Amino acid sequence: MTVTLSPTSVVSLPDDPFTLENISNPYPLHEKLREAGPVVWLEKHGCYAVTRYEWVYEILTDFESYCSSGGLGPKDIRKEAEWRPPSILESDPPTHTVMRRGLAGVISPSTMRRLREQFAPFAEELAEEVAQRGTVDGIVDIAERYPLKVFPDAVGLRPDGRENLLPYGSMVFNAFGADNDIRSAAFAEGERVAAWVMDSCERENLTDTGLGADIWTVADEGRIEPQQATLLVRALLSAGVDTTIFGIGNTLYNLAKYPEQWEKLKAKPQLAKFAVDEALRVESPFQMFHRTTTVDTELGGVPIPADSKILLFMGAANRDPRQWGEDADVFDLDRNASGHVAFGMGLHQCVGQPIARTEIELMLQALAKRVDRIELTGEVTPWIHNVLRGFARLPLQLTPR
Ligand SMILES: C=Cc1ccc(C(=O)O)cc1
Repeated sequence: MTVTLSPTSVVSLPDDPFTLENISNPYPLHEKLREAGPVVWLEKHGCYAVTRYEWVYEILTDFESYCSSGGLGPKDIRKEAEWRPPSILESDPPTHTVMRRGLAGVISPSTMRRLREQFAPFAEELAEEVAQRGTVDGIVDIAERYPLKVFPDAVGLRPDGRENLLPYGSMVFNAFGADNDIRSAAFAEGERVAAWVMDSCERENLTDTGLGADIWTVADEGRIEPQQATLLVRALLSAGVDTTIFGIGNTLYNLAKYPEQWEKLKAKPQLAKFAVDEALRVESPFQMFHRTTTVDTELGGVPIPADSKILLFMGAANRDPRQWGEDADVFDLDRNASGHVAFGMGLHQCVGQPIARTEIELMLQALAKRVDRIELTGEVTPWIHNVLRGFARLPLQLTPR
């Protein structure tokens, strides 16, 4: 095993963000890393860690000094190939610009008006069902069921095999963390379904009215290459399921944990859009990924050499008291959570966020109309994942209005 000597002029810590303990409850380590300095050297992983809002924001918005083409995982994929061909996520301008314009053009305001109408009926139907049932698991019965139904429909996926999207997405995101047992287990599951996912992205396997077809139309018009169209459909399927499941689950968890906030949402369902931002700020589904420095740089006075891997902690930045105040850990619908980095920031800010926001808002509004109280009825079980924060079990009691 190669020992990476820690640089001399930075605080060096032995902590491992990817242990079961730190994954199950990441916030004590976040506090330790934020207080240790603007940048910290993680001895165990041979990379830098950035946790304060100011510097996470700086890195996310400076794509030239902190590039994506080195990959979001611990390996520099400019030097050693990653497990899959690089996509929009692992690209920098000008390649990124072409793909981003193509995808952003598809996820347009008119598309979002159509999708909102398409997504609403199942939100109402599911909310009615769980409100009457009362004793539910917020993940299995709500957070998983809703996106797994509406999103593949929106993309235009064939009806069979959609459950494959879960292990595939879990594999993709786990690769952004450490090369550890959690990643290996996710790959053992995900590789079984990778062929099905890639095959599902081919034009002939997509309906001719979904987002997938719209992406292929962009290729027909010569604005992106055909192989980029396949990768963009794959991006939607990789990014758009697990994250939204955790988004809904994390929002339900906080609304149950803070009953006074649920009362506010019941009284004013239009607060749903603020509940989404505040929930994703305080419990960010996408907690961490890497960037790679392209030049010798410095952050907060700490020098960082070129070709260094930096582990960005968006979840920690979203709870930084320097940005959000001393009650940063508290879920409060009256807080202005704009500027949070749960969807990233800058060039790579999540292009699918209008879709994710719409799914979560519709689910919340449908529940707020039908549920008087939402209560945790037992221990929540954290989902063990290298970079995604969410729950495997969320035992809830819903009291109908
Ligand atoms: C935001 C996550 C994300 C994950 C995977 C891909 C992809 O596979 O291209 C894109 C975005």
